[in-house]
Amino acid sequence: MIPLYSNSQIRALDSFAINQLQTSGIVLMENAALGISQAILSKFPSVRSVGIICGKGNNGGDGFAVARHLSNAGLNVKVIYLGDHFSMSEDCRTNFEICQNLAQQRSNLELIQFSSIKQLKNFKYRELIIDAILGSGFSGTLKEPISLIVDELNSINAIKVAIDVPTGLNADTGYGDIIFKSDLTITLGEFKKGLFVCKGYENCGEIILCEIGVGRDFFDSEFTNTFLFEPEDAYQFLPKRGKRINKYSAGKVLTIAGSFQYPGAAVLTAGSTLHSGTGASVLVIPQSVKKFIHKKITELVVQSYGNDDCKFLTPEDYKALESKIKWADVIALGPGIGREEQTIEFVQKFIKKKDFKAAVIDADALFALKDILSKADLRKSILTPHLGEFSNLVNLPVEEIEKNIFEIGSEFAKQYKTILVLKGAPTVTFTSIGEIIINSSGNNGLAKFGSGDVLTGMIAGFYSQSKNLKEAALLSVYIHGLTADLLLGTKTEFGIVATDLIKNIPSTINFIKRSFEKQ
Ligand SMILES: NC(=O)C1=CN([C@@H]2O[C@H](COP(=O)(O)OP(=O)(O)OC[C@H]3O[C@@H](n4cnc5c(N)ncnc54)[C@H](O)[C@@H]3O)[C@@H](O)[C@H]2O)[C@@H](O)CC1
Ligand SMILES: [K+]
Repeated sequence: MIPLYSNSQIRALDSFAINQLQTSGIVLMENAALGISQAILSKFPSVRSVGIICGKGNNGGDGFAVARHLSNAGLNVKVIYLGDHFSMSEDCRTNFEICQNLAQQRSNLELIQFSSIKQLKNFKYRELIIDAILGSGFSGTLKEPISLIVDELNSINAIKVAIDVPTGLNADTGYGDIIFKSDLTITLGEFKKGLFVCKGYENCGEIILCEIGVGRDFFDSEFTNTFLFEPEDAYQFLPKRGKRINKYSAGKVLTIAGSFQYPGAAVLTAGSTLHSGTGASVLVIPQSVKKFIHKKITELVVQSYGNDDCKFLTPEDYKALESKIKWADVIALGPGIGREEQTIEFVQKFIKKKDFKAAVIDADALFALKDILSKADLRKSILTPHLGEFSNLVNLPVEEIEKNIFEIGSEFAKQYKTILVLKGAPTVTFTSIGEIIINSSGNNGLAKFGSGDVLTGMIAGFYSQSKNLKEAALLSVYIHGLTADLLLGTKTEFGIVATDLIKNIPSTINFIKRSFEKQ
């Protein structure tokens, strides 16, 4: 997993370099600018005209230094700068002055002091625009004129590159209101956690790291609880299947999903358990939908509860399911069970009785959990809400959660000693000991009915084999997303549906194995 850091840790690197290593700030800035320029030149070799907009702080200083290097490389560079000589930070001013002196001698470098939004028309025909307005020093909300400038820059059709952090994004929280929308973010020193979630995920484009010339020693001993999941982690978390396993030792899953109204959810959830390697998968559904299910998947053992009129779960059905609940290694509970009052009572009874060894609690079961949350023992559970379901569970508006996703998610998982898989773009998993793991696969083709049901089945399926809650959750989220990514080539994000995901879980596992297994 790739460690991700906070703004204050990056600032600590700064002062480590300056105070302990006695590297001056201007040297760090120069190293950063060289790395940024080289990255731009190698990624966009055909670009000839560049517009750079520089703020007054050190992010702006980086911008002036990059302007110099790109001009040295023969590109035509126009800089619009926001500060004046007196308001700039010291290192920003130094690079501004060098740039100003150079501009007097060169025709391919021009500096314009910002005075009106209209000046941005100078950037209309630039092939590439670099945002060096604000970086890690940004806090609060963007003030005018910067908010207006960012809006205007976002409307220009050019390649966009952000230095360190797109202006307007809080690199600690991943939130912001008006944010520079970049295709490439070249971040300095280390990866910052806010780049990878919520608005960061939406606005950063590709994210690459640029070293500032002081090596990695500082971060080797720096603690973080936040990580980005990598393909290697998926390979490592794949359950090990011994040569002598049988259908029971290869995992027993009981799926309690579906109802007369939503029978498809049962098929998707239980079907996903099978395709993830579970040995014995049993699905329980109301008697009235049994025929429908049997036609869909032959490998499933399907048990029904209630009589022919039974359309949804009730607390009375618990008795009939009790032995199976105790038998299974894990229960996949919730997709499509509906929100009838009696179904809610069933779920509450299920959670209170604690007869299960482990459970993946999703969808309508999360809705039912809300009223008993404070008393629920969720230590052997994985909760898989999307942002809307989580908002209902914790009684906070979605926007509030997005503003503080790391803190709110982490507090919840720690308080209930549970695994929280907060589904979104991207999905973030929180563990009971405070780890935060951001997923790195998936695309918007997953934003469809049924894809959550598939994930629930996969988590139960992988857990039944590995018996490791955290690994099963992370592996499933990653494979779920990667399956959608691998389907992009043929189906596009418009055409991917939940059954495609189920069918392709095995080829995604194969893809991961082939990528890492020794030939
Ligand atoms: N961390 C490091 O090791 C290095 C950092 N460098 C650069 O230094 C940057 C950080 O520099 P600074 O600390 O000077 O900060 P920034 O340059 O990111 O921003 C500082 C400016 O932002 C303004 N500002 C803050 N909040 C605002 C808001 N809501 N609306 C409008 N203006 C606002 C402040 O008034 C100040 O003028 C990094 O992002 C990076 O680009 C590099 O020079 C190289 C080394
Ligand atoms: K920036």
